[in-house]
Amino acid sequence: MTLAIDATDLEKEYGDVRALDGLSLSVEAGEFFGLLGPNGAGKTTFINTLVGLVRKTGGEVSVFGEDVEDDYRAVRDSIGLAPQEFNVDRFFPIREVLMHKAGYHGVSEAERERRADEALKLVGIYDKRNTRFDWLSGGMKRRLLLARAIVTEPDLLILDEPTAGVDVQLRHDLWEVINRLNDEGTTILLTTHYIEEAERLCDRVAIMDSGRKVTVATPEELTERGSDTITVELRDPPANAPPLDGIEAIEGTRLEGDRLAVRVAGSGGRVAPRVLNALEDRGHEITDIEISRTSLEEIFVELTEGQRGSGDPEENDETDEDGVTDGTARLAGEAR
Ligand SMILES: Nc1ncnc2c1ncn2[C@@H]1O[C@H](COP(=O)(O)OP(=O)(O)OP(=O)(O)O)[C@@H](O)[C@H]1O
Repeated sequence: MTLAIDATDLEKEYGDVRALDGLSLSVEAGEFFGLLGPNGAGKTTFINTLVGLVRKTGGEVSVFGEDVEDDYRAVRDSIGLAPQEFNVDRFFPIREVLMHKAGYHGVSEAERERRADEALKLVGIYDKRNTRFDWLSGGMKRRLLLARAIVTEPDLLILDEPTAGVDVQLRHDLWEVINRLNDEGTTILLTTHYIEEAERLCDRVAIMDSGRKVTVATPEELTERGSDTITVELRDPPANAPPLDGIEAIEGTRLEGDRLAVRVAGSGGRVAPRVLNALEDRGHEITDIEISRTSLEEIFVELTEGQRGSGDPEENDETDEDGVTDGTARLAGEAR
């Protein structure tokens, strides 16, 4: 089966900065794939390499079997990109913005209007179709970026932090639209800093750091890699944490007052009965029990610890037909 994205040893250097440092990654057609990583990990550079905004300095990358540089036109027509920045012609009514975009990608004149209306309806701003971009609210602007990305009916939809700074309701609306598109067969590549978003939406996620892939896994597999903590409340707590020998999954115990915290590898639910039995066998009376799972967020931090990107990227003047800039102005230590 043709891969939607196939990158091998991809490299991008900006002077001394290795934004992509031998990145190999594949995304299957139809997949909902998440790209996570701290600021400066190389996510936007990777996306920009796919859409031809950035020229790689090494390695190979293809989209649906077409090389991103040799077959630039075909690749660009198969991708819909919703970038982080609002890079839209501000003075045109948004319906025209969409029709212009469709026209640029070869959609016939008759078809453009239908596509523009359909996209505006799908993202819920059809009633604003004659409004110019800079009169829209921030949330509507986000919706428009999505509409513009889908107006060409792309096979690969790339969303670079589509829900950054939007309210909860809009986030859920956008998730619904994106999910529907994926159900209908569109491959999705999503970058996000909201771990919950990745957990909810993605089939698989890649965690990137310093231009490299740290790991690729399903969100469930990632959370399985963490440790769970079983906290047991004891009626008459001993002076020291009781030994729980023989239960291999246990990584450590800590007694604080009447609460014994037992950290275990993998699923706390599976180990808890043995912990309780062992405690009862030793004569302890248990008054309460609680199991907490390491969150994907904690695992993410662990995997990328100590490598937080900062820095002061130079401006880059590469732009595409949408006027997309290389997307670096937001990098330096920006918290999201
Ligand atoms: N045009 C550029 N000129 C110089 N350096 C750049 C340029 N674009 C990106 N970089 C550098 O490349 C590295 C990767 O940046 P990139 O924007 O790809 O990261 P990111 O993972 O998308 O970050 P964020 O989560 O903040 O969007 C950073 O060190 C950044 O400073």
